[in-house]
Amino acid sequence: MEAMKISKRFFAFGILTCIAVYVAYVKWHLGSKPFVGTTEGVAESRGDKLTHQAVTTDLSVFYGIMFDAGSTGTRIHIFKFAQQPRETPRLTHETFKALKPGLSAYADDVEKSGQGIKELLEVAKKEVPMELWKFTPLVLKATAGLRLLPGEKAQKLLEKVKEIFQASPFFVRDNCVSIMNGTDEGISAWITINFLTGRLDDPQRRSVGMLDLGGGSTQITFLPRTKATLQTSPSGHTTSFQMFNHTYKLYSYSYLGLGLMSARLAILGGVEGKPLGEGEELISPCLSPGFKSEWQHAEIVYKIKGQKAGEPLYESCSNKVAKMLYKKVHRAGEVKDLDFYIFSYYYDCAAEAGLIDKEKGGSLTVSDFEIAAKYVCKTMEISPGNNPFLCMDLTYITFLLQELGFPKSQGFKLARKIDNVETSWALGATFHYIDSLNRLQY
Ligand SMILES: O=c1[nH]cnc2c1ncn2[C@@H]1O[C@H](COP(=O)(O)OP(=O)(O)O)[C@@H](O)[C@H]1O
Ligand SMILES: [Ca+2]
Repeated sequence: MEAMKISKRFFAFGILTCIAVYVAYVKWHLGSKPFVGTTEGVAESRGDKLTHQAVTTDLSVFYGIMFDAGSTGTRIHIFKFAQQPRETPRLTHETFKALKPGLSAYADDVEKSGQGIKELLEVAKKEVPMELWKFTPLVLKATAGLRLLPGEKAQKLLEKVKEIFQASPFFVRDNCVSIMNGTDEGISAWITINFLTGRLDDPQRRSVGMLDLGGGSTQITFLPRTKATLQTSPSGHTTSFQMFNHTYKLYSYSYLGLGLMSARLAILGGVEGKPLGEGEELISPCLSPGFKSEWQHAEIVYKIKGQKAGEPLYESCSNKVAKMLYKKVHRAGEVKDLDFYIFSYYYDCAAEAGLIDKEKGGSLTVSDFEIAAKYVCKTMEISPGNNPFLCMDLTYITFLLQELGFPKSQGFKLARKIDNVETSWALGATFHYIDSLNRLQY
C-alpha cells in the first residue's frame, strides 16, 4: 500500500520523539533485549554486531493495537508504523476486523464476552511479528454501550477483558482497558480525520470537523475559528487537549442516548433498559402502517408496530422526531462555515438509501438526506420494504443535522476509509496513547 507520510513540523517531530522515548520506555520497562529492526543511530551505539544487523534491517517497525468496544460491535485496529533511519515514521498499514454484538450484550454472561476478544487477539498475533509482541501496546476503549450499563456490570466486563489482555503476550499497562469519555471519543476521531486528510501537519490548511453517529451516542467535534464559539458554548462543550507539544482548543460534545439505536428506542417511545409489560407494544408513526414485528436493542426485545394509515408518513414521523429532539441539542453557530466529515451510521444509512456508493462514499447535503427520507417514507406508506427502519433513520438524521446547526444546503463528506485506514476514533486514540507514554517519562 502507498504509505502515508506523517511528516513535517511539530507532528513529525512529536511522533519521532515520542516513538524514540516509547522504545526507550519499553526497553527500560521490559528488560534489555535488543530491539529488532532498530534504527541505525541506536544500533551504532551498541557495538559491531548490532551495527551490522542495523545495516541489513535498517527499518524500524512499530505496532499499536486498539480495540473499539462500541455499543453494536467490537473491533480491532492494528496499526503498523515504519521508520527509515533519519526519516520521519510513517503509518504504513492498518488491519481491521469487527465482530458483533458489542461487549455490553454480554452484561449478564461475562464469561462469554471473552470469546470474541480472544478471537480478535489471534488476528493481532498473526499480524504483529512475534518478536515485537511485547513492545506492542494493547488497549481497549469502550463507548456508549458500556456507558449506558449500570456501573457494576460494565466494570465486570472490563475486568474480564483486562484479565485476557494481561495473559496476552502484548504490552499492557494498568490503564489498558477503560470506558472512554464522550469528549475523548470526539477528539480522537477529529485527530484521525485531520491526520488522514493531511491537515494536522499543514497549518495552512483549515481543519475539518467531524460528526460520528454511533449506536448509543453521537459526537460533534471541530476547531472553532471564532472566539465567540468558544465563549458562547455551554459548559462541557469545549475542551483543550495537548498532543505532540501542541495545544488544541476544540468544540467537542457527545450526546449519550442520541446514537441511532438509542434514538430509535426514544422515537418508538421506549425507555433504555426497561422491557415492555405483558401485551404492551410500541406503536410508531415512523413505521409502515400495519407493519408488526419484534426489535431487539440492548438485549431487550420490543414488540413494535406501525400506526394506522392516515397522515403522510414523513409528516407524522418528522413531528415525532422533532419532539424527541426538542431542546436536546446545542446549535453551534459556526458549523455552517466549516467543512465536516460524517461517519458511522450517517454513512451506513446513506449507503442503505443508495445516496452514496457503499465502498467509495461520497458527498451529500442535509437536503439529500431530507429528499431521501421523504421518498423512503412515501414508499413505506405502501410497504415496509427491506429495512423497516429506513424512514425513521433518515428522518432522524435530517433533523439531527439541523438541530446541530447545519442548514439544508450544508455539504458533508462521507468516507469509510481514507488511504485504506478506517475513519474511526481508533487511530487518534492510538496517537494519544503513545503520546501519553511519552509524557510518563518526563
Ligand atoms: O472502525 C469502524 N469502521 C467502520 N464502521 C465503524 C467503525 N467503528 C464504528 N463503525 C460504525 O459505527 C456504527 C455503530 O456504532 P458503535 O457500535 O460504535 O456505537 P457507539 O459509538 O455509540 O458505541 C455502525 O454504523 C458501524 O458500522
Ligand atoms: Ca463508535
